[in-house]
Amino acid sequence: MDTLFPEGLPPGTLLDSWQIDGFVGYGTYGVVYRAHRRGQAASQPVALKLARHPNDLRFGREAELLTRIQHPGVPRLLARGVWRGGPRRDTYPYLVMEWVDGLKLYEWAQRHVFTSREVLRLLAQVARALAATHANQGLHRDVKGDNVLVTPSGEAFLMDFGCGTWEGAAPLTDGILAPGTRSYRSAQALRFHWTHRRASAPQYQATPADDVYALGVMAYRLCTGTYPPLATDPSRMGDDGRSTQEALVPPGKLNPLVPVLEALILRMLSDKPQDRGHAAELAEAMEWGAATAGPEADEPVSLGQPEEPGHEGPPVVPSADTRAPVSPARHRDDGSLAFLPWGVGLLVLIAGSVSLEGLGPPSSELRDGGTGGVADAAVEDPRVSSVAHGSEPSGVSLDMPKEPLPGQRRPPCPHDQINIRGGCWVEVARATPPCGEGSYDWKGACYYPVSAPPRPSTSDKP
Ligand SMILES: Nc1ncnc2c1ncn2[C@@H]1O[C@H](COP(=O)(O)OP(=O)(O)OP(=O)(O)O)[C@@H](O)[C@H]1O
Repeated sequence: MDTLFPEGLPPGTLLDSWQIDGFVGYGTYGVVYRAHRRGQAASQPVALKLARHPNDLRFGREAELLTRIQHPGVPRLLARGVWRGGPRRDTYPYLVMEWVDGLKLYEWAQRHVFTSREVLRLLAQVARALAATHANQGLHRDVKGDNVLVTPSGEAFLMDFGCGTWEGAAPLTDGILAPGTRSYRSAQALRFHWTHRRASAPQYQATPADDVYALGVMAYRLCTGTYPPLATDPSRMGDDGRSTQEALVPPGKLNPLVPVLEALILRMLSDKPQDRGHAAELAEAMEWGAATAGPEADEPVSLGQPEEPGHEGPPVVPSADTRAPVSPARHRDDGSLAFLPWGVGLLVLIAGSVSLEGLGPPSSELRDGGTGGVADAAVEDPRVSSVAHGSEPSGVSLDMPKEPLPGQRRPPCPHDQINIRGGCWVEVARATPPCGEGSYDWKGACYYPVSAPPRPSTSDKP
């Protein structure tokens, strides 16, 4: 009998009363399918997010947060359950959520001519969703462009609460920092990480101000096409091996923005957490700005040559013995992608089989890259097998490699997968080239590589 893996459920598969229509995408922890309620094919589609790792406690976290928040800018949780599968018939939790028909924020930005007013409105919606999260004693902890979907009518949804937590919840990981995405880490989090990098003990306690900082990074990148320099601590200069420190270029210098928008972005990026403001007051200020800014707010925000949107890298957990010091992010033209050998830059590293460590250039070169997701990808929680997304931008087709990628499943491929050039692949439902997001173009369709079956677990922790 064929063994199905969470990433390879074919259309028609039933999980309790939910029937899968097709594969949507996957991240570090979850694979998302479009689905519908059994026997109601014409009903509203739903997003079914299935854990990639057995018994993943993050799913309980995400469910709890989604239940608490209940906000129009956050997908509603409709159901949850477990799926039994894989070679050992493991238990994989899943969540069923409201389907959000939208584009990831930077992809939306690439496809639209947008204005400062629209940015203010979009940011206000995300800030409102964050405010609702914080009002329920929750934290998102992975606010970034990849986790915001924008619908055709301009509604922004804050997605993916899998890294989230709430006051009093026990930590699920024991790294110094909780999962998150490096370019979006706040100054105080990086400082803490640096200070305690050799200690076994304390864990950084994130606060709403970390989410607000990440919102500022997202806004900066949306408006300028580039990340702000990684937040650093000037007092540590020289102590941590950094020889230069990039100054934050005000976003309005890179692109014409209305002053209220620029001021709010700079405020969210303040070094001191208390200077950033709360999500609710920022939302109010953004709404006020959108409502009152003059006609210049309707000028297109032209990005010239923005960084290509791409997956920003999975959230990772820096470990206590992280080898590379915190160093400034590079600008988009720093050629960081040039460090990536073809096989690392383009592949989707496969769960449980391969880590970026040990492949290609020194990992610090990869880790601190500021473009589209290389950052942090090499620093990971050893207990959590990873899928590190390639940094290849969306919208660019990747040609099918001539041989299987490292860690890719080899034939015989299960019936829902296809053998192409000696590797097993899953077709991305309804996608046509350019494929983007680490999927590959083959004869007019898009494919994701399938991971080799996991090795026997050495840990029962998620
Ligand atoms: N409710 C939804 N409606 C539509 N698409 C969704 C929904 N939830 C997730 N997706 C899409 O599914 C894909 C994978 O989802 P997601 O990023 O949440 O997985 P993940 O494992 O949590 O990722 P990460 O690596 O950030 O932890 C993304 O393209 C995302 O936009």
